[in-house]
Amino acid sequence: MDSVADTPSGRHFDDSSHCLAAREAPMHVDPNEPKGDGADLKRIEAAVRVILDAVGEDPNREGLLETPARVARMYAEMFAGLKVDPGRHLAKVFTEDYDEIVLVRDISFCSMCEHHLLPFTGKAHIAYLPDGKVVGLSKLARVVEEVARRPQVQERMTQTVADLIETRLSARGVAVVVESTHSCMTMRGIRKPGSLCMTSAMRGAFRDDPATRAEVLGLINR
Ligand SMILES: Nc1nc2c(ncn2[C@@H]2O[C@H](COP(=O)(O)OP(=O)(O)OP(=O)(O)O)[C@@H](O)[C@H]2O)c(=O)[nH]1
Ligand SMILES: [Zn+2]
Repeated sequence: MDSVADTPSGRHFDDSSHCLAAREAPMHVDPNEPKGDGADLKRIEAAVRVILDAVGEDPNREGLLETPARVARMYAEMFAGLKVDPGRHLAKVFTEDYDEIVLVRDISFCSMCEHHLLPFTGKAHIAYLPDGKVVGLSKLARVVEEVARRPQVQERMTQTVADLIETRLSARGVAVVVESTHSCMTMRGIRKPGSLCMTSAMRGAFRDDPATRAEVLGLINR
């Protein structure tokens, strides 16, 4: 499973050798220009200009002049999760005498399919069985929000969230269910609007005990 410091995506992002735009357009460094949260905005801009040109557009026409910079900021925002450790939100746990299911349902997210760089959007449902330690409910949503902001497949996103919660909370069980619509399946290619992709990652008691698994799935589907 990916660790934050060593994701395949992270390595890809750090590798400039494949970037045509970087070779063609060496960039000046202006300390006053907005930082891209680890993304190289100027190289993205140059790449977007190349794409516009390659599809037959004129990157210098008025309406497109600011587009490369906008797109660069957009990618920096969409991929901000590459450079952070989403598990840090689970560092502040507190002791609570509660050992039943904790479920936060319907956490909306927007991620990017790594195959087409198109969004997949939907909801994540997270449940865990505490082992004496609970975490602030919003922190589960924060983890989803940050893990989502990477180029990835839905399966990996689902497992990454489950692994973080299992390890950081020492939970007796973790269930993560993700449902989403993939733009690459709705607006292009096979073009099936309304198709829904569902993935789940079950750990501990949710994987091993059918009754516990059925209970959490019942709560999620209610
Ligand atoms: N398993 C999985 N597949 C995904 C996800 N996002 C996109 N895909 C799929 O990735 C596949 C890429 O297939 P390719 O044949 O390499 O690319 P393509 O020719 O653009 O495929 P089509 O979408 O069928 O036109 C497609 O089947 C997508 O539906 C995801 O999160 N998980
Ligand atoms: Zn796709």
